Amino acid sequence: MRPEILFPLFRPITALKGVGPRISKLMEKITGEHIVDVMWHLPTSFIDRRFSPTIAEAPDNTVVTLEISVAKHFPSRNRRAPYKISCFDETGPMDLVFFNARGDYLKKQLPEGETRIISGTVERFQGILQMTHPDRIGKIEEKDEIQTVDPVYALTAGVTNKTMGKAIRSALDHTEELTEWLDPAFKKQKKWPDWQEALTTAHHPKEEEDLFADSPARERLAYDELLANQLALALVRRTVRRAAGRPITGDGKLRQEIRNALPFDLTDSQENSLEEIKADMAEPLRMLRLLQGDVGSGKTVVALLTALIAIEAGMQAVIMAPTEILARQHMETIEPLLVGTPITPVILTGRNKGKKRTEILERIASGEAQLAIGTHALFQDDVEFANLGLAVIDEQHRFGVHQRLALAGKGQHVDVLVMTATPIPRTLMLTAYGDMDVSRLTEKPAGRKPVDTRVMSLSKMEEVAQGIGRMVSKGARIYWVCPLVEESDKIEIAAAQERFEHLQSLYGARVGLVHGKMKGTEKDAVMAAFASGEIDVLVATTVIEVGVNVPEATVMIIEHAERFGLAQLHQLRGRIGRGMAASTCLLLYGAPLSENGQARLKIMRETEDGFIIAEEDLRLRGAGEVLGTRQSGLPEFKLAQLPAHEELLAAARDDVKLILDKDPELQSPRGQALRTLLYLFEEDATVGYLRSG
Ligand SMILES: Nc1ncnc2c1ncn2[C@@H]1O[C@H](COP(=O)(O)OP(=O)(O)OP(=O)(O)O)[C@@H](O)[C@H]1O
Repeated sequence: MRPEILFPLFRPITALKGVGPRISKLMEKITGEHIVDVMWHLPTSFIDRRFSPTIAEAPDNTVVTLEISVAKHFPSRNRRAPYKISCFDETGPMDLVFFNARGDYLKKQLPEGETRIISGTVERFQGILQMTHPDRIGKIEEKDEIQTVDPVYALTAGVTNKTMGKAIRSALDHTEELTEWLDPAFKKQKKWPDWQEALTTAHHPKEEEDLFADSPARERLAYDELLANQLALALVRRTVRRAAGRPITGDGKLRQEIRNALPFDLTDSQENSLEEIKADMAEPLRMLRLLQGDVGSGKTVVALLTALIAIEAGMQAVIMAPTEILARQHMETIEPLLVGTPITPVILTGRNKGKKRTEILERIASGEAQLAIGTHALFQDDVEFANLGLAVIDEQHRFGVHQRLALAGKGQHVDVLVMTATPIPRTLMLTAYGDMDVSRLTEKPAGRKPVDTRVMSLSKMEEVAQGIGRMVSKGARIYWVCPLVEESDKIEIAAAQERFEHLQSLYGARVGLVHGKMKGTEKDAVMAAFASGEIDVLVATTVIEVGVNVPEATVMIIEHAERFGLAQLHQLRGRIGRGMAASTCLLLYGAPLSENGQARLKIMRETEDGFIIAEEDLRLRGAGEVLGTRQSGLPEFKLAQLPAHEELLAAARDDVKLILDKDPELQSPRGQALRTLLYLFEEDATVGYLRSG
């Protein structure tokens, strides 16, 4: 249970000043729903109101705080004309200008004959100093309050900076002094403030430097967050590893049979990865290994051979894919390979209902099905295994840490192999997986030719549409990817439908369409038709992004390529260049491309190495956006900024190692403080993995 001292921080934001039910709904969207979330919402810039010149000295286009006497009000003559108030000080006159103003309100705020403090941006208009809509107006005694530095926050429609600032100030009143969780020597060496002070300082930037990622306050807070992240991952990992495993070794016969049936030799990386996996499984500990392989590097075969190790040892194995299409594709690849062996695989997805589902569940529960392939339907409570030994989880980044544990919990001693095609930069890898054992497929199968990637304006679309005719008549198979429309699935699908109809008018029945809102069976039928060559042109939304394998496809056209993330483009392009034939990818961009957009498409043209692309993506966009963090299941940080805080991440990882070596159950005073830290960053579940948690 969360320590009492943190209760105030986890109250809903409606407890804050100025945050009613309406504002809280709006604010929640960017901050989160708890007071602590609002505290994490750090300013992005500030307005310095400390400069207080005379009217004559005030420079154009600057923010100033002035002491003025109000001379006379000139109400607007019509709705479009402004309301003006003439003012002065001992150095000269100035005008205050208001549009759509309420005269009675202004008369109260700025009564004629009185002295007032105003703050805002000034400019000269026909020689007269002028301030349009002062940001602040107050009495002389309020000068100190006005003449300060205002933090500026990221906002959302309906929430002003003033409201946000007030809510945050009120949130900061809820902070308590918490027992320090940082190592005192480390903290001293870094010259970092206490937690509470760091928060206060971070919200009161006075100079440009205070906003930098390397300011002491921001570094400290980022480190806290990264430390919580690394500690939580280490606890998850330890829990999984600790659960007694079983040594799993097979006689290798089935594996040999399948290898003989394969039309190719394994690459060295595939061989090495299998050796590493075999060694892990043979140990009495549980395996928790990540198999990382770039697009098209041949992970599926490794998954199958890994499953066979468990099956040879008389156990069951599951291979879990993130989508229905991929689960079916795995089944279609694997089933024919198993013909002639005693293994009967079953497939279980969300589509199996009623009697059919019951039948499949029975076969899994009895152990008759040695291999189950499926989607997260395999997670469900009523799925019971006779003797599950291994779970291979494909495209893991779509599942969260906790889901991963749920599957591992299906069998007491299940070994877990996680497969990811997303070349996650090392930095992000650490935040998502911590120190997980990793095998890498570093090479592509022999004989693959590089994809010829070209960048072209969307204005050439019609020529492209006509041009593919020649390719189609030569038997090429083509993916046509329609633009990503973030705001609306509907528009996205409508665009795909339109493109489909257009291409169909050119090439008739050889064109197919697949999108996310289609029924599963319809999707399968279209994919199967494309795989078999019944159709040659497949118009698609990004549903084909991950994992789809049609080695005969050699051409890909991507509309509005600039709207996609680099990692996503890489995934998409990875659908071609999977066989021996040469492939071409056309990236069509909508004009005009920003500088950043140009740089990104250039990278796509220059390299096919997913790791380089991912690193560049991280550099150009920042961690939050790489892979579209939200859907990817990678952690989203509120305070830490990657790659700026990369070194802190490494330090946090090392720190966690030392901490858990010395105090594995977090019992010492520092250990107790670290538990608080875990709660603070809502890693409540992982505290449960501690003895007396
Ligand atoms: N050693 C190999 N030699 C030749 N071809 C191979 C080899 N290993 C796998 N392949 C073939 O390469 C293609 C891609 O393999 P697979 O579908 O497993 O890729 P993947 O790693 O899952 O990639 P992605 O993440 O892009 O889906 C398949 O057609 C597969 O049969």
